Amino acid sequence: MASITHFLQEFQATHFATSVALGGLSLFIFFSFFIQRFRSTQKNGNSKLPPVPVVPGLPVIGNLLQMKEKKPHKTFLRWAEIYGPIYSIRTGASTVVVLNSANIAKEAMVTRFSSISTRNLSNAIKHLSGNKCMVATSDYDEFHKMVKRYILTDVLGTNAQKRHRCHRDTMIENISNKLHAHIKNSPLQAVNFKKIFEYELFGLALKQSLGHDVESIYVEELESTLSRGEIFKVLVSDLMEAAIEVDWRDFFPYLKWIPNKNYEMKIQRMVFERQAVMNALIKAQKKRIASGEEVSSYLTYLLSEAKTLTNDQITVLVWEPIIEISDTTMVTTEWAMYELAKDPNRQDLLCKEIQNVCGTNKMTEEHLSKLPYLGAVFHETLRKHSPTPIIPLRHAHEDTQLGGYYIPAGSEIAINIYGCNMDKKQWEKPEEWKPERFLDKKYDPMDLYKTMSFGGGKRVCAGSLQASLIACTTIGRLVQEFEWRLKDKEEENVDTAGLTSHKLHPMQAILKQRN
Ligand code: HEM
Repeated sequence: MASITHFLQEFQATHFATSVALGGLSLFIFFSFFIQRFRSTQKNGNSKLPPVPVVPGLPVIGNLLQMKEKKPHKTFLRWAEIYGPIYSIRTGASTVVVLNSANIAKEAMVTRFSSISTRNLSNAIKHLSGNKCMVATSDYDEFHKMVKRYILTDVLGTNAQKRHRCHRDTMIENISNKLHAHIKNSPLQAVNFKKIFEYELFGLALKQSLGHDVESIYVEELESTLSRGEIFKVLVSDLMEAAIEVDWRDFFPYLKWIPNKNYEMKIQRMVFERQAVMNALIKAQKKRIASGEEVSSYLTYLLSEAKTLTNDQITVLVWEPIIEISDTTMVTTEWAMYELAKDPNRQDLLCKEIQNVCGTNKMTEEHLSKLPYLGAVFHETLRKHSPTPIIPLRHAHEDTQLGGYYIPAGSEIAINIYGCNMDKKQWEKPEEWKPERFLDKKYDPMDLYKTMSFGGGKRVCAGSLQASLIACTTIGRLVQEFEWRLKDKEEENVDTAGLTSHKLHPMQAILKQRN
């Protein structure tokens, strides 16, 4: 949905061409549209609850033209100011109910979950996730419960995170060493923090999932040796981009018989390359296992425990934490460092807190529970820069209700996390980054879910513990060791891009070593 402009250009061209070629198609579209409208009015007539407020749009395409801006979460928040925290829009053939307040979002995720527990995936995500084979994209069924148990047991749960502690410690040391080396070699030059952090985070993800980090690998199906940068591109960045590729048929399922060749070939190529690289990495890990080398990894665990899974399912499941770890945690940590580099007073407050607790010792995960201001920095960053601004659409498979309104079966539900986190009724001056708001007594310092950023209910983020351990320890150590200042004009670079809230322009900061 994010690249609506791209979609609209494509839609206009394609729609025009098909209308001419197929003569009565437009009539058919209008006919289906009115039938759909008629049906929903009929159903709603049976309910005592009022229908949700509707954002007016155009026939057939609904509100698509009003979402030209590439950030639907911001458009949704603007509409919430006019139509209230819950309203409906039309994206082509679908009715999407948009939720912008924490209370109604929680009602959808917890109280009414049994009616809204499935997902209608976009064509791109359906292909990329091996048809709902990932934990995050599967419907809430037996398969989901099984694979969620696997990922929590071996990768993301409390015990698994204790086992993976050594990888996180190595990661922090590497980042710190690289930054010290940067200051030594080019003290006046700004550092691209994202580049260093992303590299190390990807290494950690590979170790947890496949036992080893790699510098390069020969990929048989591609007949070439891929560098680490190329592996990252195939496994993470290309696929994050592909996830927001718009197939106009997503909006008009009754037109799915019309081919969209370019789109299909692009997605198929990406899925093929991902499979090829994963095959090479899996083969290398199996070789290490066969040689008796003791390398624990998620792959090793799935091969021995998950006997009912196919090889293709195992590949997607092992790839899942790689892409999830490499992205949202990076986004959160970079925005936190940006905010601290921009705000020397708050950076100072954090540094003093760390000095008081750690003295001359390096800050580690053991100190986290004694550092409330650091926790507040993390939560305020999650709030203001919600890494997943909109939760992938859920689907009401039966009539239900939300916020006192009637929700007919078949509605898509968009939970606008950004809207919840910027809700003026809940947060004073939500546009300001003020960690102090989380020092209020009403918050339990150890509660990871102070904002809506990790979702909630049965589908709450499985990686919230890992994300908080990595982000908090990295932010704390980097403020303990360095003084951060934004490069000139960097303050204005607040634009985001992509499915998650990536900083469009990676932060450029000048560092000074602290004594
Ligand atoms: C700051 C970082 C992160 C944020 C803000 C975040 C956000 C979210 C959100 C909002 C959901 C709920 C989606 C829904 O309700 O449909 C989710 C689910 C999930 N997240 Fe995260 N996430 C983060 C880090 C991670 C990490 C590091 C992993 C590691 C693999 C991870 C793995 C998952 C999984 C497996 C699910 C699916 C859970 C389920 O469907 O039962 N996340 N995440």
